[in-house]
This record gives sequence, structure tokens and C-alpha cells, in this order.
Amino acid sequence: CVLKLKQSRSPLAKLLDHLLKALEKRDPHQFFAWPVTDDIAPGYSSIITRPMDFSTIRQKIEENEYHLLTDFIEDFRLMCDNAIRYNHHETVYNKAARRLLQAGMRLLQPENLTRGPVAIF
Ligand SMILES: COc1ccc(OC)c(-c2cc(C(C)=O)n3cccnc23)c1
Repeated sequence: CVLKLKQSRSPLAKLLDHLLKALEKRDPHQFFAWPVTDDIAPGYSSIITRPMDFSTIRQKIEENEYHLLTDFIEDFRLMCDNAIRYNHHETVYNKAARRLLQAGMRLLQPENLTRGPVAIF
């Protein structure tokens, strides 16, 4: 077996993990926890060409694919925008995506990253 050496987490990875946990808390029904499949959402993969979900974001953090905070924020926005575009306005998914996006943008505002109980910068 090949022992995978546990790399020490970069400061950015630790920050993104903290932010991801805070954002996941705003998705109590776990609508954004896993990739959306065509089985549960007919025609999804034809309409949404760049799918994104929290499990994929977590995998990208662990594989050091984010080099800037803005890259992480872009994937979070993409995930919410996909749900807003695919689902009709009055559906639970569209409403949940708009609420999650609003909450996420508040959390990720620079002034909120330097204030509050855990000042990150
Ligand atoms: C009802 O339980 C679940 C469970 C997991 C889901 O996505 C991972 C979803 C889900 C998540 C979504 C999204 C995010 O668009 N969605 C759209 C249409 C139908 N279902 C969904 C719903």
C-alpha cells in the first residue's frame, strides 16, 4: 500500500475549511451538500454546464486547488447561481439558494472576516 503522507494544511486551506463549515450550517436541508443528479433534477446536466456543491468545494480545498479566497467565493456563487437558474423562482431550491447566497456574501465580506468572535485576518 502507498502511505499518503499527511501534508500540513496551508493557512488558506484552514481558512477555507472554517468558512465552508460556516456556509454549510446555512444549508440545513443539505440541498447543496452533494452534486445534483439528473435523476432528482430532470435535464440538469444539459442546463447546468458547471455544476458545483459543498462536497466538491471540500475536495478542492483538500487538494489545494484554491489559491485565492476569491477562487473559493467564485465556486460558492456558482453553486448558488446554478440553483437560482435551474429552479423556478418559487421553488424551495431557488428560495434556499437566494437565502444561502445572501448569508454567504454577508459572511465573506472583508469587514466581517476581520471582526466577530473569530477574527480571521
Ligand atoms: C429533496 O432532497 C434533496 C436531496 C438532495 C438534493 O441535491 C443534492 C436535492 C436537490 C438540490 C437541488 C438544487 C440545489 O438545485 N435540487 C433541484 C431539484 C430537485 N432536487 C434538488 C434535494
